This record gives sequence, C-alpha cells and structure tokens, in this order.
Amino acid sequence: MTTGTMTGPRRGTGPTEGDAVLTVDHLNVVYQVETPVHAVKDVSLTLRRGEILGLAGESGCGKTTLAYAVNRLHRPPAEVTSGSVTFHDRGGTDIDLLALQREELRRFRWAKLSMVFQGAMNALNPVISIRAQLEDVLTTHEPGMGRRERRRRCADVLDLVGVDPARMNSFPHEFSGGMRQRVMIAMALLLEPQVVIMDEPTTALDVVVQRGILQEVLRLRDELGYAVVFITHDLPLLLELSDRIAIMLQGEVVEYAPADVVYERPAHAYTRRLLGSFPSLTGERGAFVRDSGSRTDPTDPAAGGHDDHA
Ligand SMILES: Nc1ncnc2c1ncn2[C@@H]1O[C@H](COP(=O)(O)OP(=O)(O)OP(=O)(O)O)[C@@H](O)[C@H]1O
Repeated sequence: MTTGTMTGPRRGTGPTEGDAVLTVDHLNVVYQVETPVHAVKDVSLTLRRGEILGLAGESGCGKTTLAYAVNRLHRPPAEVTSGSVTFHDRGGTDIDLLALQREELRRFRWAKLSMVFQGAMNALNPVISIRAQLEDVLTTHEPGMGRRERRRRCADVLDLVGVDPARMNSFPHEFSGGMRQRVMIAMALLLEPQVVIMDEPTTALDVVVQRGILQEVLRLRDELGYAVVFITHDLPLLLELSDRIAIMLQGEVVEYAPADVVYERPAHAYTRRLLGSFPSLTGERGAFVRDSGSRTDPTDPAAGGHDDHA
C-alpha cells in the first residue's frame, strides 16, 4: 500500500555520525524448523541517537524477525545463532541485549526501547480503561511514582499524541482505530525511551489518518529526541520519513544509505526494482509528510490532522 504522491526523499539533516544508540553487528537469526530458515543473514546496522531508520523489503524478507530479535521478543523456533545487539545508554553504559537476563530485560523494555507492533491498536485490553492500561506500565516500571504524578504523566503523554486527556477514563472500544493507535504510541513513549521500533504501525488505518499519526511521530521525535526504527512495505512513505534506509532482501541488508541517496542513486538492482514498483515515485508528486510543518491544521482533513476522533 502506498500513501499517495510525494515530492521526494528526505535530505540528510539527521543526527551526526558517531552518536549511536543501537548497534546491530553481524546478526543471524534462524528458524530451527525441519528445514531451517535463515531469516536474518549477517545484518549490521547502526541507529544514531534521534535518527529515523527506515527498514523496507518485500513480505517475508525478515524485517519482523530482525525487529523481534533486536528487542529479544523472538521465540523458538527462532534462534539468534550469532552476532550482537548493543544498546548505548544515555549515561554512557553499553548494554549487551542478547545477554540480558529475564528481569533485566523486563526493566529494559518500554523504558529504554519500546515497540509498536503491526495491528497494535488491537493490543489494548477492551475491558480496561485507557488510563488503567497506561498507569499499569508506570506502576510496573516506576513503582516509586505517586498516584497524582502517574495520572499527570498519562495525561501528558496522551496530550502529546493528540488524544484528549479528558477521555482517559474511556475504554478502547470507544475510540476509533486511529485514536487507539495513538494511545499505543502514547504507551510506547510513556517511559521516554531512547529507541522506538515501529513495525507497520499504521498500515491498518486509512491514508489520511496514517499521515496524521506519522506527522505526530516526527514532531515528537524532534521534541523528545528518540530514535525510530520504522518498518513498512511502503517505500514512498519511508523515503519521506527516514534519515537513512535499509533495504532487506531474503534476510540480508542489500542497501543501507541516507534516504536521498537511496532515492537518487540506489546501489542495488533490487532497490531500483522496488523504487520502480511504486508509481507515486515516478509520477506527479504532491504533498510530503515532512514538509507540512510541525503541527497540521486540524480542520484540514487533506493535511492529515486529528480527524480520526471516535
Ligand atoms: N515460526 C516460523 N517458522 C519458520 N519460518 C518462519 C517463522 N516465522 C517466519 N518465518 C520465515 O522467516 C522469514 C522472515 O519472516 P518475517 O516475518 O520476519 O518477514 P517480514 O519481512 O517481516 O514479512 P512481512 O512484511 O510479511 O511481515 C520468512 O521466510 C518466513 O516464512
């Protein structure tokens, strides 16, 4: 699915070289089934602080397997057979993610690195209020936080993603899909992580709602400084959003470069084929997520504002 026309790729204004927050080094993941599937092959990537890294490639190329392994969410038969994943914490400590024990991992996830999954809007518990679900994350990770502060943090984070905090006591079914997805993004930002992995976070939503949410993710990235690994089939969208893009093919990263370089001088034949398969990249070009300013006009549905209230 594409999100319509565009003006071109983002040009390198991203974070400076060297300030890495996450390093994936020669990572290999194999599904140990009867005929083993080598789903991630020798992948090396560096995510810089505050960077948006787009990960694209056709269905089955290993994007989700890679994202899960990075966050240690993979389950058997998936096995990391070699390589390393290092998180470079803000305080200067390096954390070997593949070596974390269960309790350390529990503390790490959401707090330092959070993930918004495919179809995440359906991950909310329908019979528990939004407030209770957000507060639950805070109670688990910040047990010392007082009730009033918890409530304030939940309200703040909902406000950040464009959900009226006055609706905090509502249940997920009272929200539209777009608003539920905003709540999931709020949850992912609740503990102010340094990295957010978004795996097809908005593909279930219509194009206008999708753009509104992604504009928000970009604006918040500028405000809060987290880095994003953004996974989608939608290459035109990735070109708009990302500082750098990695293209995967059959488990391997075959192209890894700034968005404008991928667009203008793709090195790999597969990238050229992929670019050619999106008419919006070769036809007339229109609005551009990044060019629409920090906040969209909520009264202008074409601008992808907050028109997805339930
Ligand atoms: N449980 C499993 N057992 C065996 N093979 C699997 C399993 N899960 C995934 N695979 C295989 O691993 C490869 C990578 O799958 P993965 O879901 O990571 O790809 P993807 O790029 O995220 O696809 P999509 O875009 O459709 O989500 C595919 O060949 C898939 O068939």
